[in-house]
Amino acid sequence: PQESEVPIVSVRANVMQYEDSKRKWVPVGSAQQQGLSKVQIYRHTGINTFRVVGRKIDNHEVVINSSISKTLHYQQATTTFHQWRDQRQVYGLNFANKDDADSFALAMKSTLDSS
Ligand SMILES: CC(=O)N[C@@H](Cc1ccccc1Cl)C(=O)N1CCC[C@]12C=C[C@@H]1CC[C@@H](C(=O)N3CC[C@@H]4C=C[C@H]5CC[C@H](C(=O)O)N5C(=O)[C@H]43)N1C2=O
Repeated sequence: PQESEVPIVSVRANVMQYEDSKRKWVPVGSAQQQGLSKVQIYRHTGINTFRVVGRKIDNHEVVINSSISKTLHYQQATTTFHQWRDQRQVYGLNFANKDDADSFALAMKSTLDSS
């Protein structure tokens, strides 16, 4: 069967990473203006795996490409700022609005339930 990746959610957020050394969140990507990215969760139809992919709206730069493992801890720190960590780093999503935050969290939850 045709194996492909399909997006299960698409939202807008400012993608951030926590810099342990500086103990602060830094936006990911080169162009600093506005900083909004299109963030999607892709499902690989063949092997049922998931990953978060984010691209800057202005220059399509990939700012996040992280596999979702079933042991991932997803924290909704505020209504519009959610975060999680993997072996290497901590990611933060500063959503453009509450609706985007809610739909992303719902998709992430269904991903974790189905992993
Ligand atoms: C044990 C652990 O890793 N805990 C994590 C959160 C977490 C819990 C459970 C599962 C996964 C995660 Cl990432 C944690 O507390 N972290 C991860 C790195 C940064 C932080 C550790 C300490 C600081 C204290 C304040 C909080 C934080 O960073 N916040 C809270 C929500 C707030 C919202 C937005 C971002 C945007 C910029 C602003 C700021 O840093 O000025 N900011 C914050 O200050 C965010 N912090 C964190 O989120």
